[in-house]
Amino acid sequence: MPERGMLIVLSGPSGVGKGTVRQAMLADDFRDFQYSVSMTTRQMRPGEVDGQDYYFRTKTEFESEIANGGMLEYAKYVDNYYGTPLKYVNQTLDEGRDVLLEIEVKGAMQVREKCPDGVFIFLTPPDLAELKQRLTNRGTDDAATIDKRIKTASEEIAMMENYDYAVVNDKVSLAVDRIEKIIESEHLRVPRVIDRYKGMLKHADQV
Ligand SMILES: Nc1nc2c(ncn2[C@@H]2O[C@H](COP(=O)(O)OP(=O)(O)O)[C@@H](O)[C@H]2O)c(=O)[nH]1
Ligand SMILES: Nc1ncnc2c1ncn2[C@@H]1O[C@H](COP(=O)(O)OP(=O)(O)O)[C@@H](O)[C@H]1O
Repeated sequence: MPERGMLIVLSGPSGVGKGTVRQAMLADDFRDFQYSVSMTTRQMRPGEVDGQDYYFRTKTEFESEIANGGMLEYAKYVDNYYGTPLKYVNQTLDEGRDVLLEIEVKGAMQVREKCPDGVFIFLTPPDLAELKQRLTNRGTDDAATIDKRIKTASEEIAMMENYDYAVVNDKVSLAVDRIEKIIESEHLRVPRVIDRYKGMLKHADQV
């Protein structure tokens, strides 16, 4: 059996740059980690692809997935459901590969309960004015939605104390560096590697 992969949870307010940072990490090829595609009931944005950006589902479909125990976590965020399908995460961790979840705070707290040995990283904006600017520049939300997202952001930033690490996304390359360093160090934590060394010691007399 391979050593089980590490669950990495990246949260942070809408517009802080989670998707941008994740894509930069994937492009960086620094480790074999898999992104878990979430399920949502929100409308598809232009350019988004079902099964790649999200699994886009109706409210009824999403609720039946919840009822069938198919979600690791889920939350309502600004009038829509978002959640992590359980099966992919379990299978990939069992294969010994790291899994990255990019999810909002309420869902992250559910994961914390279920998977306490995950690594919880909160991505923060330099400040709220910059956050609003990023949401406006992105151009995917109308003014009312942006206001709701900024209001939610203040509540989310207040939840930072429940995370292991806070990473400021001032510049994408710097944020990526910081997160990669965290992941590298977390892989060296003794509880994660101890079984490998115990196995080695079992065969010590054959050296
Ligand atoms: N709990 C939970 N939140 C999610 C999931 N997928 C995405 N989110 C979060 O839902 C919020 C809204 O996502 P979205 O509408 O795509 O906006 P965007 O992240 O600003 O592009 C963001 O904070 C996402 O990180 C999920 O599977 N579970
Ligand atoms: N470090 C950064 N500096 C400036 N703009 C950024 C930075 N990171 C992301 N952005 C921009 O901010 C907007 C929101 O980023 P996005 O990755 O969609 O955020 P999230 O996934 O957290 O909602 C996008 O237009 C993106 O290009």
